Amino acid sequence: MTENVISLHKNPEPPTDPNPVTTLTVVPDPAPAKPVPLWLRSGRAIRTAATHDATRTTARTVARHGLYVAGGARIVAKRAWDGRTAARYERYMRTAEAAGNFEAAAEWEERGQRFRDARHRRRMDLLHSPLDAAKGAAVTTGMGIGGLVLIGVAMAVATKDTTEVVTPLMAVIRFINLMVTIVQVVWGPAVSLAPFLALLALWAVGSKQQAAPAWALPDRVRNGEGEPITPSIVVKALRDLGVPALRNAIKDMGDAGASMLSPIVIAGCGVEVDVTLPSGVSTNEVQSKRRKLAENLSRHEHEVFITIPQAARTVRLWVADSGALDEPIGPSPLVTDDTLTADYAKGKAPWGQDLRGDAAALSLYQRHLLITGLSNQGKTVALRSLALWLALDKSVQFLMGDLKGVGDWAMFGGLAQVLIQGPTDEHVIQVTEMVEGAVEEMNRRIQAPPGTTFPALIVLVDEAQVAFMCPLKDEDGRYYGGAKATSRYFMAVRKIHNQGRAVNVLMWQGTQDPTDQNLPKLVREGAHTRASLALGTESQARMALGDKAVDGGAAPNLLRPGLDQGTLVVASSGIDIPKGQSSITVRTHYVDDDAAVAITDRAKALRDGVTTLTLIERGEARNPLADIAAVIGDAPRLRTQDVIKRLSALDADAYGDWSPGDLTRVLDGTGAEPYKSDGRMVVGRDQITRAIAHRDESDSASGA
Ligand SMILES: Nc1ncnc2c1ncn2[C@@H]1O[C@H](COP(=O)(O)OP(=O)(O)OP(=O)(O)O)[C@@H](O)[C@H]1O
Repeated sequence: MTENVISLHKNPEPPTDPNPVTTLTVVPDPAPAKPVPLWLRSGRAIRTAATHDATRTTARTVARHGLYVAGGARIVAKRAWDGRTAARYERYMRTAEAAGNFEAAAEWEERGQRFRDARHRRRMDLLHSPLDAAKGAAVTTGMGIGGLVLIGVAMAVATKDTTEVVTPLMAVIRFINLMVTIVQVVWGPAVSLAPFLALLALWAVGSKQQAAPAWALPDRVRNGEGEPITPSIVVKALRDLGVPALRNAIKDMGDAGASMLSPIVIAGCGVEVDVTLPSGVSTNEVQSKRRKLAENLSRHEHEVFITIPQAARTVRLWVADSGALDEPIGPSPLVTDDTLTADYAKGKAPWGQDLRGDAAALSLYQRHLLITGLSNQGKTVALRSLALWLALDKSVQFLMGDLKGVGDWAMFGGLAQVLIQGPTDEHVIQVTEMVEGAVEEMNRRIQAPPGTTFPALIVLVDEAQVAFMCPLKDEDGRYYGGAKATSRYFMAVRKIHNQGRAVNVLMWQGTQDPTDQNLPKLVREGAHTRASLALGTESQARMALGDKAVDGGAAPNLLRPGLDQGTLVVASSGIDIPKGQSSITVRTHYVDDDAAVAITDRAKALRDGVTTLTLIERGEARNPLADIAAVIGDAPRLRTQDVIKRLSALDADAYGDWSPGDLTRVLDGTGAEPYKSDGRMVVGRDQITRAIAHRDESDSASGA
């Protein structure tokens, strides 16, 4: 029953102790740490002192200067040996032999023989010379004394004083005496100082030649940063490349290894040198070791370019000045010269600079074009600057499809006959129809009477990979994308590649990150001018530029994504490429959006107004949610900025003046409001799809 009794009194407080007692516990001191033995402490102290940076630097400095003396002695001894023996000729002979140059080897042998003959003659002469020297000295002394006496006689006659006869002789004797006294005084200190002076001289020679082991050299020299490229550095870099045949040949050549090199010449922001490889070493053995060669030259990989010129067994090295490739090149003449016009047939588009710093200009006459690269490396800007130049030839017509659609090509509105901008399947359909239209035009031109001339018609598709990857089929079951004989975009491009050149219908494509699927082989090979920005792999480089260019040294895969934006490797007959090379590296001028607008304004001023077809009906009542869904496409989310850009490209009238505030206003309350992802405001595809579904449901509910 007790559990049913409810107490009406509050539980009394538990009795508190009136005088609480604090209990103190004795905590024993921690056991004193075991003393570290003296020898261990001293050892540690010595080790700390010995490994301290300051100690190391001092030790290195002392060792270095000592070793300079030893190195200097070695150099002086070698020079003396070279000067007195035929060793130098032997060495040159071996060098020429190792390089497979037997003609030069024979010449050095002959020179060596001549040197030995001459030396033999000198030695023979030396056997007779003491007698001749003694005779000569006696005659000279006798003549000298005779001369002095004669002067004395003349003086005696003049002064009528016979003692004057010996005056000149005595003057000479006194002078000799003075010299002897001076030598006696100086001799002692000179003998004591001579070894120091000799050491100083050896040190000077050693230090000038940095004749000490690498570990003893100062940090700056060891890292070799900014070191100018000299023949001995190039030879050393080649020797240490890890190609045994090359190393052995250079070892045999000794110092004369530099005979493999042409003169090192300044070429743009770097230097250029041809290396004739010794027999047994192939050019691609050197080419495949680019990184090691660059590091041996104290450069980054991207700062050394190895190409194969015409001469047999020769590689051409271009080595940038340290960091020079990271400097921007100047603005494009398209921007600086607002009187510039273009000539499609005879002119060349000013595109940038080659590595030697010479202007790189590309002829676009009757050449299909393909530019590839990883995303955000400057593909659109590079392709656009060619189009901007060509737009300054008012006869040239453009059909343009930008399958990214963020407004990169918007300035061609009012200049291009067709301008389609957007990333969706609907845009791919329109672009495909545009290219097929160009095929029809091409066929019309082909059937025209012979001799008819046609203006250039540039069919330009940027982000063409989107078209190749489009999964849609038309009503006849033909795919828009893909690379089959029934694939519509692919077949239209192929037709233009095959027959368009002669009638000036030219295909220009920009594509991203090529694969066999998004850039089919036949399409890549149909382009006459192929250019590539930074790419991921060598196999992609082969896709972009072809095997011949890559085998000849083209290596866009070695450009640095992000850092080499705007740098292209170009394989084309339309650009001046040094003889024997298969490609050229071009650093393109950066023409930004504002400059592009100014150039297209000039181009528009040259032409009668052109009505650009966007193939998307204007003026219709827009449906912002559907349009936002369309511009987001397959991406899981898109930055608000990009959404606005794409909307504006889709319909400039409706969305051209939209700000982020307008986007938020439209999406407010739909459940698809912009949110932050990775620090940026984005709009999510799924949220938009849900918002549309929800709106449709509520529309049908309210309709009911
Ligand atoms: N010639 C250049 N020199 C220096 N920087 C450049 C050059 N060209 C482009 N860039 C830089 O690269 C950025 C990307 O350029 P662009 O839009 O042409 O790249 P993209 O390769 O077309 O990119 P995506 O494939 O993603 O569309 C530019 O915003 C600019 O900062």
